Amino acid sequence: MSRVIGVDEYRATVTTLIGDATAAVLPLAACDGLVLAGDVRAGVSLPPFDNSAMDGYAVRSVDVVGASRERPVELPVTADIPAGLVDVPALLPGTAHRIMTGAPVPAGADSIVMVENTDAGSFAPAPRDVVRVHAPTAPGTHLRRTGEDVVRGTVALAAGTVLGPAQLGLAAAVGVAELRVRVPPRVLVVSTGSELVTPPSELRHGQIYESNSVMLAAALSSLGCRVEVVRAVVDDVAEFRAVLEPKLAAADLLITSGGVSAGAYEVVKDALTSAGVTFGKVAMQPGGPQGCGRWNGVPVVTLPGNPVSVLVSFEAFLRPALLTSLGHPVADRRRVRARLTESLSSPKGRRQFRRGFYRHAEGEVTGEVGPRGGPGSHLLAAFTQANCLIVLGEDVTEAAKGDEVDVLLL
Ligand SMILES: Nc1nc2c(c(=O)[nH]1)N[C@H]1C(S)=C(S)[C@@H](COP(=O)(O)OP(=O)(O)OC[C@H]3O[C@@H](n4cnc5c(N)ncnc54)[C@H](O)[C@@H]3O)O[C@H]1N2
Ligand code: MOO
Repeated sequence: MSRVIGVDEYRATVTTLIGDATAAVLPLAACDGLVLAGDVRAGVSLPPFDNSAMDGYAVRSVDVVGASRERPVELPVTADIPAGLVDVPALLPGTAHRIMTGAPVPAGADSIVMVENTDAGSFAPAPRDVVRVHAPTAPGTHLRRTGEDVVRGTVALAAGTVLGPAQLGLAAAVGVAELRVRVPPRVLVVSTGSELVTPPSELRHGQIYESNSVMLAAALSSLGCRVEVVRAVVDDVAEFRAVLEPKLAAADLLITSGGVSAGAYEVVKDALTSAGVTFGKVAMQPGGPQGCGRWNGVPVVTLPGNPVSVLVSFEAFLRPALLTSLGHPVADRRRVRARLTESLSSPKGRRQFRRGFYRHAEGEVTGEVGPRGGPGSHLLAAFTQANCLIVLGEDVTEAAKGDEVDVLLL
């Protein structure tokens, strides 16, 4: 990576490096947000049996023809069917069964009269012997038919489906307890820099509190990754290797921050160049100095140390690469066009990602966007007020107030 590499090319390189996540079978509770790796066929229909959609009475519609409040039809109640009853007696002509929502419809009944259309009011603790029906009912009323939702043997969830609450609910409903999914990688996150300290240590002049690993861990966790963090490795190559090499075996991906640019103490660069990691510049701002490759076979992505560079790098290529690896059909943030509320400048030949705030008023065709903070990659507080990244292309050096620009919604 000696030349300056384009953002899209680098994103493709990192995507290839990370590769496809392996598939494994996990319990439903561990599958939220993951992508299904194989079709799920329904072992049962949904509903599995004809059942009542209402609390009321199962009847034959011909037995209640012409029923009204003034001229109720009286039927003997010959059975009580709560939900969960498995041996349901058949309904004989001229009778009714009291039935609850979700309970199996007895053979012989063709509809349900809801309790509100009878004299039973709110149900008495014990079923009455006789019910007065106040309204007629058409065949099929308040019946939920077998297979109306899912037919047994068909694909209930297709491979590639992103599993959220509804999808996991359906899997549970067809009797599945575990799913084959792409498993998020175990990521080792490492911050480097002899200036880094963590609370409760007091800062001495020249020191700063470490923040990159906290951001990366949060960003990675939101994709389902299992994260191990090493918060502050000093700028010493031997120490870097000694701390991290033993941990590699348990990692699918190593992400470092800091120590990759042109200084005299670039620990990551110095430790990993000989291991086969390539360092260079990506045509973006912030996030220019980058590196990637493998260390002992484990994919490594080395980010620059500035906090905003870390988070922008995550958005520009790590997040898309990981989403692709996990099989997500869409790896990109939603992109919209918006009018700039103030003019911006951008370095020639670099894709600039500015932190911005996007608004879109009801009925407007294009929303508007304004920057939050300057281009400096140390301005983390401004990032906390942003809801988007403003993207100024490699060929843009000036964008005027009122110009339309690309915006990535975070
Ligand atoms: N001569 C050059 N100098 C620099 C160049 C360059 O091209 N030529 N690039 C600049 C750019 S752009 C960036 S970005 C940085 C990247 O440098 P490093 O990856 O080596 O990062 P460090 O020097 O270690 O740190 C940069 C900055 O970020 C702070 N930092 C680092 N880690 C953390 C952390 N975990 N939590 C909070 N803050 C952190 C660190 O203290 C530095 O202030 O290089 C420029 N220089
Ligand atoms: O590329 Mo550096 O990340 O601009 O500050």
